Amino acid sequence: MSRSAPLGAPSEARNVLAITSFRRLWISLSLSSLGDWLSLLALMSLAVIFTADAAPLAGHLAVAAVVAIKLAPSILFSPLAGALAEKLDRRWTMVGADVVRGLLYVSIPVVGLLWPAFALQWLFIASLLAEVVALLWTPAKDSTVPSLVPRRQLAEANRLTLLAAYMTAPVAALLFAALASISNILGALVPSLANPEADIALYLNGLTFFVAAIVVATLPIPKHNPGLSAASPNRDGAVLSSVLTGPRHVGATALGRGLVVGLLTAVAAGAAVIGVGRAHVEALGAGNGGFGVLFAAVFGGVALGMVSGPRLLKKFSRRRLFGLVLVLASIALLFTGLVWDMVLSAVLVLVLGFGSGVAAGTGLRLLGTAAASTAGTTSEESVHRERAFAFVHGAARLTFLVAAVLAPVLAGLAGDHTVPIGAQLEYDLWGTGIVLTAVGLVALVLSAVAHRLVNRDDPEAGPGLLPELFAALRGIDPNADDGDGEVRTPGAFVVVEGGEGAGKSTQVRELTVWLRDQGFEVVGTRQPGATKLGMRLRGILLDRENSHITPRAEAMLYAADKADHVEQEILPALRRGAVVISDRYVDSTLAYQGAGRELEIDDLREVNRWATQNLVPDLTVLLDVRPQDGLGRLGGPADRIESESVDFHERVRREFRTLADADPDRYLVVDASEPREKITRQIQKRVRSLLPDPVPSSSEAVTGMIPIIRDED
Ligand SMILES: Nc1ncnc2c1ncn2[C@@H]1O[C@H](COP(=O)(O)OP(=O)(O)OP(=O)(O)O)[C@@H](O)[C@H]1O
Ligand SMILES: Cc1cn([C@H]2C[C@H](O)[C@@H](COP(=O)(O)O)O2)c(=O)[nH]c1=O
Repeated sequence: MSRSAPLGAPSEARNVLAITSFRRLWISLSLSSLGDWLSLLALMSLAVIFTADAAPLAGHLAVAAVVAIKLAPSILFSPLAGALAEKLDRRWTMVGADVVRGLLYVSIPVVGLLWPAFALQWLFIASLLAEVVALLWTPAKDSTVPSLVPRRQLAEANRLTLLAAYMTAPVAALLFAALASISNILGALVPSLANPEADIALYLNGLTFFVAAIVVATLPIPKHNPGLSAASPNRDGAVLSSVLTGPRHVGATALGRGLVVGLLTAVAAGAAVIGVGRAHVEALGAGNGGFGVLFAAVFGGVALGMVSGPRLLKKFSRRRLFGLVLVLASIALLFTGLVWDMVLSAVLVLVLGFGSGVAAGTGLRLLGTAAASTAGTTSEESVHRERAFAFVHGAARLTFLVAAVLAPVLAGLAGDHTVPIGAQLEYDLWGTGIVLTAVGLVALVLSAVAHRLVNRDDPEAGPGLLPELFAALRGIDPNADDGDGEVRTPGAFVVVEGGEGAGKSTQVRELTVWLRDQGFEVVGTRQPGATKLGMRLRGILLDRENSHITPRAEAMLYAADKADHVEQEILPALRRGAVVISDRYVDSTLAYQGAGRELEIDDLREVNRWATQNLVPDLTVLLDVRPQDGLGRLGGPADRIESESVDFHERVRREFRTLADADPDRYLVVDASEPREKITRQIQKRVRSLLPDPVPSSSEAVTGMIPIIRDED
């Protein structure tokens, strides 16, 4: 009998986790990732401990070597390993790799105990061998997931797998800190543990690999490998080539260049902390426990930033937010190098992580838009987006590697200094502190550059940065119209217009379902009659008994419906970031009451501008059909407006077309006599290009951070 999925998981995730074999694989992957992060912390700590008696530079170099060994092989050799793994049986590749890695990690403390003089060398050799084995394990694992879940749930399954890989980092760091805090007890209980918390972390890591091996051995993984690279593009395989070919997909616009500079700055800042963190906390007198806390602060801050970013200062420009949080993160890093206090350092690093996380979440969303703007056609758009994401992901990994390796080397070269301040006071300037402050300064400059680039051509720039920020802090929409301008919101407003029976409701329905399927929040609505008041007004307006309603009164009743609808339903949804699709809007008034009833169009515009708070659609889809054809499609008795003359409906049709011709950028005119499906495709194509950052599932496969964003949408 299948156990139920974990409680509390979002429903899509719950459905995937309800698949027993995937759930088992996922739990074992989460355990392995937890163990892997624990081992990184343990290895960096041991590198410092094993070189404690050598020159300070040796300790820094040892840490740099551990980082290089952990990160470089997958970046450099994955394409080769991917090709080899394709020829092997997936199940036994994974089982074998897990067992070998488990043994290698367990051997590190054992060798340290038996042959202390050989401990550091073995640490390097064993970790390198473990990473080489991981090169085979990763593509085997990537191609196993598609054979355990149905195709339609693959994107969610990949997202969960990536979440397991990254979200276990702060958990592992806290576990390591907890182990360090009881290291005395552990040492007393098991005297053979030379470095209790690091040794236990490595034994635990070994254990997680053995458990994973048992789980994988019992999974129903088909022996045949259905096109490893096609089923699951090897995320590591293309790192170098994506970095080389990617810039043209994002570098064409200032926005794209600024995003790349900013995102890589955030990565480098976090990597510098990881690289010098262990030695830095030693100087702060905090040891392994402090390192665990610092590590948890970086990754926990990033996760927090990515999750809460979309909700942060919702009324503030995303481009400005991107630059602002980068500056905040840089300043936090700059001060991390200057303070002597562990608690303060942890708080500053948390701020750094948070700022980087918000920048990453916001930046990756904007990146989709930047990449799409360099494309000529809709099909090119998705290619550009994919390549842009692959480029940023690859460049981020390289940047992390270089920064995390260089930072300890530079700290060793800079050395520790004591600066006299006056006669009595001295200021300790450690190599690690110098590096953190220097990286913080460089990051500050780069953040300013990124901010300038990203905001250079912002078509939606509101008032000045500070007025906008203060307004957003007070919860006021700085872009809300109080005069002539149009209202701007984070959501998208699409209107479907046309004569009677043109197929508006049909297309609104299709579009709503289609966008929801892609994870957008969509509000499908109509005029008149979406609100309580609107329903009553609709009853009055369409009732054939009410033939006495004068044209002006009719126009005002429709305007009242719009005022209520916009205020109560449309604007709140748009402010939440939803896509609102309305069956009819102001153009219907201009066409029916303006051309149909022959009222002054400019007067109607003015009244409706006021009634709708000047909310203008981002796109109006006009379904153009001959009145006879449209009316002929309708069943049932004609209502008060439908029963107007053909001449009336002809004038309405002409006015709709005149409105569309006057502003072609904001309109899509579709021949509504075409088959439904064809119309639907035309609308989808246009609407897709309008919406922000449609993260393609293939981009999720190359962007370990995106699942967090998607989950919070
Ligand atoms: N492209 C099409 N070709 C033929 N029939 C269609 C097409 N699109 C919709 N229809 C049909 O025409 C009828 C009216 O469609 P629908 O209710 O979507 O139109 P509408 O524009 O919303 O109408 P109304 O003006 O009454 O609001 C329905 O029976 C629908 O199935
Ligand atoms: C919004 C709006 C609508 N009308 C007319 C157009 C239609 O005849 C009805 C609405 O009913 P349907 O279900 O969309 O066919 O009202 C109008 O005259 N002015 C308007 O602003």
